Amino acid sequence: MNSAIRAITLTSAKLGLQCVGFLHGYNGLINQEYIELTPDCVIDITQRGGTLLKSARCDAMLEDTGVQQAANALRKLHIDALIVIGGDGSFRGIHALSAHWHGQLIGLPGTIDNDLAGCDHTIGFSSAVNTATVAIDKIRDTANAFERVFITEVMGRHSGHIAYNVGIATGAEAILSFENYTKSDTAKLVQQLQRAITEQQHKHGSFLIILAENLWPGGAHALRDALNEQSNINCALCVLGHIQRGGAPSAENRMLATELGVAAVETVYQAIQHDTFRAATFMLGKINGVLTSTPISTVLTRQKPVPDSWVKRYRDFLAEGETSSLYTNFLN
Ligand SMILES: Nc1ncnc2c1ncn2[C@@H]1O[C@H](COP(=O)(O)OP(=O)(O)O)[C@@H](O)[C@H]1O
Ligand SMILES: O=P(O)(O)OC[C@H]1O[C@](O)(COP(=O)(O)O)[C@@H](O)[C@@H]1O
Repeated sequence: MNSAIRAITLTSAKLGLQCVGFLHGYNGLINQEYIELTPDCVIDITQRGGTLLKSARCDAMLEDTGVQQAANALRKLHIDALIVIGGDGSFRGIHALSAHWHGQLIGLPGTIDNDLAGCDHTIGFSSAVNTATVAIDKIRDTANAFERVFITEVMGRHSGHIAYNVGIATGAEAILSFENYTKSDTAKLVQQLQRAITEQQHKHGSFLIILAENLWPGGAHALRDALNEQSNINCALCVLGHIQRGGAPSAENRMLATELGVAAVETVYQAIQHDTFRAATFMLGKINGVLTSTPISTVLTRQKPVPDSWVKRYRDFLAEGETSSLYTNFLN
């Protein structure tokens, strides 16, 4: 986030555009709580997690009166363009605003979940994957030393991008995610997992299961307890939680955020320069390395599942030994 704010601020200053940053998400817009963003404000922030501007949910935006207040604030402050960094909720906010305000509304994809169409990767995703990967590598050491089974629950809300990337990057013995799991026969899947664990532990002791949050009925604890019902299994659970949303952003994310931030301001500037400035509501993202503009309405209606190629590669080639029968019998 900070890399994007820095890029937007520096580019605006160079192009002679005045730039302000609203604090606490849409709350700052509705309450007209903002700071002037000048190059001095963004010194030394690109390497920091979190955001200089703070972030918050804003229930008022869910009501039409709140959206109208936000639109009035934009008019009162003579804003020409609003750049919103966020996920699908934030973009629903943009979409609602476009009915009441006719400036340029530009979304930059920012969520660890990577679940937005119109881009290959979202700002935050690679940082979260790196953080989780480093953590799970450490869990592997303990799991190996104690010949233990671990479930690690990762974030993603209702998508498995983090689960798949982390599962493959750490060489996990099993990935349980939305893309391969159907809630058809939980008890049989547990039995199969128990068999796979027993077989795998003869080979090298540890067995790592990466579990997508919000997937398992009853939660990750329920899966751990079910596995532990077999007496020779000693399964521990680690819910990585919010550590995935913090820490120094990856270099890849800093570059992506910077590129999108510069592009957003350049887009506004070009429209002003060429007298083509008109109401618009779109998201900037990168698809196959190419900067791409996608209408927000399209972003909100399309899905971006984990690429099928990765689901298949994992199932067909990377799941080892008895674990692969999980995929033959129960998982897609
Ligand atoms: N349908 C909506 N209409 C207007 N604003 C919305 C809508 N949905 C979400 N928002 C606004 O966007 C904010 C962020 O949404 P949220 O889903 O929490 O995060 P994200 O942007 O990461 O998906 C919400 O707190 C709310 O202010
Ligand atoms: O702490 P909260 O508000 O429950 O949010 C947790 C959720 O936010 C997420 O971390 C996504 O957050 P971002 O979209 O802000 O990156 C999900 O993966 C998770 O389900």
